[in-house]
Amino acid sequence: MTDQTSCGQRAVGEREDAQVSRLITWLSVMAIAFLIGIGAKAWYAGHNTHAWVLWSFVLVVAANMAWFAHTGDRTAQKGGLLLVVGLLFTYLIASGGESNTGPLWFYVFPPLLFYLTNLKTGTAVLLFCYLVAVIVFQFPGMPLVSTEYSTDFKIRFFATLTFESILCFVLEASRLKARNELVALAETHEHAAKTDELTGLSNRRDMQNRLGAEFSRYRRSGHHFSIALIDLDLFKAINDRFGHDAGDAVLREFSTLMKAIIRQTDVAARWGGEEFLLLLPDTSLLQALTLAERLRSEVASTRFQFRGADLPVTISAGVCSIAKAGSIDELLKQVDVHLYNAKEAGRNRIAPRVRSRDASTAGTA
Ligand SMILES: Nc1nc2c(ncn2[C@@H]2O[C@H](COP(=O)(O)OP(=O)(O)OP(=O)(O)O)[C@@H](O)[C@H]2O)c(=O)[nH]1
Repeated sequence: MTDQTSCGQRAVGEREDAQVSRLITWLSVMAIAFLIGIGAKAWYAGHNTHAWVLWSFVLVVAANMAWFAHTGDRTAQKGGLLLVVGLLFTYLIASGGESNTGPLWFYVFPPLLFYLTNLKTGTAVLLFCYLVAVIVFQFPGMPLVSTEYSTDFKIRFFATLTFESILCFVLEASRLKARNELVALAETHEHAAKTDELTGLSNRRDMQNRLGAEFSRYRRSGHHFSIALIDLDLFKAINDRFGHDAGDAVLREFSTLMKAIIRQTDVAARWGGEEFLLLLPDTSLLQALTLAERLRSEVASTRFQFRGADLPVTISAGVCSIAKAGSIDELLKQVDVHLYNAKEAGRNRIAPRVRSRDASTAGTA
């Protein structure tokens, strides 16, 4: 579950990063259009220096876009835009913009900042900007500061900006909380849709998908794989004699034992009722038979108990390699036939019988 969870979160994170990146591109285009327009207005109003400063910001925004198009570096794209916006707003506060309305653009910053960064970074950057604004407001005679604001304006500016910042913080915090809850919920559902509730193994549907994926890999790269269809012997008798709970306990204990024996890359699924399917990537028929035999002998020698009673548990299994089948359907049909043969031969055995020396130690059918 942990692996699947982190996988899911990575996928969501990747999607969100791509979305934010697209938004930044659109914002950059909008910023360029606004800067050109407002610059032109300033030019016609006779504020030539102001116009040139705004137009030079156009070049910086465009350069940031070009850099992103060249490198694809989303962190640099985001950092670049925030830096440009921060510098632009500092300039607008220090210069007053047109008719001392420059600081009004600052209201764009808090929502943008919280959305593009996180709550901590956003708050830190905002506090820094506040500090810059306080210095500019308090020391109008400083170099590069070419305007002065009335006390009323300063008080209202800070009061409204603080209100907006707190609101943005709260909204972004609840957006993030809802988003995290939604991601967790989606992951729980995804996990449940792939997992057998009783044993915690993959369920039939998940295994079918994995078989399809493994078959594609085999067709692409020639990597062989094998499967083993395992059935608990005379399981009905266990249910009948010891009760359904005992049967459930056996299914769980067998699953745990199987998981301990197979490799991490192998997949175990509950195929249905008391039937299990093992998918063994990069495994030959002989290796698969050896594994199945190991599992059979481990089960036969394990003491399964339920409420003090010993339960007679053994397994039979059919094994097949993709090298002997042309499709997943054929593979499943063949493995089913082998399982049937193992049962017919007296149960507690593996089929097909292998006569090689490697497998002669195995109690095969
Ligand atoms: N306790 C329990 N029993 C289950 C579950 N799923 C299926 N079964 C039982 O498994 C039994 C399977 O019985 P059969 O198909 O006759 O097979 P068997 O008794 O194992 O006999 P062979 O397969 O021929 O060795 C049935 O009684 C089902 O009710 C489950 O989730 N829990």
